[in-house]
Amino acid sequence: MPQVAQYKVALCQLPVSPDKHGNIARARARIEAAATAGAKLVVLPEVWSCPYAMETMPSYAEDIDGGRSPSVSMLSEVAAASKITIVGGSVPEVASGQLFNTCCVVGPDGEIKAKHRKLHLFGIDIPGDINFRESDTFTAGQEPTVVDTDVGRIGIGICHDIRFPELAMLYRSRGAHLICYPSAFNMSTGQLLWDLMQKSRAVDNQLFVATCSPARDPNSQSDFVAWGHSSLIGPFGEVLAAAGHEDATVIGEIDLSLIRAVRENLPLETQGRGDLYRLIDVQRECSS
Ligand SMILES: NC(=O)CC(=O)C(=O)O
Repeated sequence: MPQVAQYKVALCQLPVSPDKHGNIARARARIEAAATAGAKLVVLPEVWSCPYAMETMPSYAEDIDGGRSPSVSMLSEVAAASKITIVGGSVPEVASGQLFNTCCVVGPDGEIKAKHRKLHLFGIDIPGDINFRESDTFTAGQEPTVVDTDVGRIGIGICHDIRFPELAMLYRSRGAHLICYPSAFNMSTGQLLWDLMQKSRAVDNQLFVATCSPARDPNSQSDFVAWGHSSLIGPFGEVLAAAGHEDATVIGEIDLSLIRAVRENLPLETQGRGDLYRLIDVQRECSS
């Protein structure tokens, strides 16, 4: 059970530049400010310590397991000093000669509690608009991630992972209260799909969803410009906090008792037709 049932969560929608040390220093300052403002959980964007550009990604990669990750070291230091939990966005991780898009969850003792490697690599080709393939650079992760923290049980996905409802259903079936999706959502589908998908994952599973994007850089020279609009959504689809597209930290309140209330008011779990359709948790099935 979480130690706190009601708490503030901060979404740090950070600007990102090619200067890794500058990005890390900025993120540290913003996490400290969020903790001072009362946040017990801080969420960072997907790929916040370097540009989200596949061609330069390898040069920014960090060896997390080998203890050579300035980004994750900073997260550990600041989590321990501020006594908070951090869902540390993602950083390009190098391991066994492969590159992963990896999110570390760090606890108030500064320890890494979970490491999620992006499961669904983003690939899109809309002729004349956007063509992007993460799989040219990254290797996909193999493990869904649910982690028990001081602020409840959290499922982790990274951006494109949000498009796959089965993953969110699996997290709900494993008891998650909140799903955090560090993201860098694109401009081409942001307007139509971003809000919709966050609310869908929250409402279908009657839990909280938090997303965190980099701030949009309208002058970016890169092929990829982030949509922004980091948000915290409640289990009835209510918007509890939302950023625009600019540099901002937004803080929202999570009240875990809302989950029970919504599930009692609208008991989807007992109304489902398990005789007609069913979610299969492949890992659990294979290990039982
Ligand atoms: N970063 C991503 O995975 C991008 C994505 O999913 C998108 O639709 O944009």
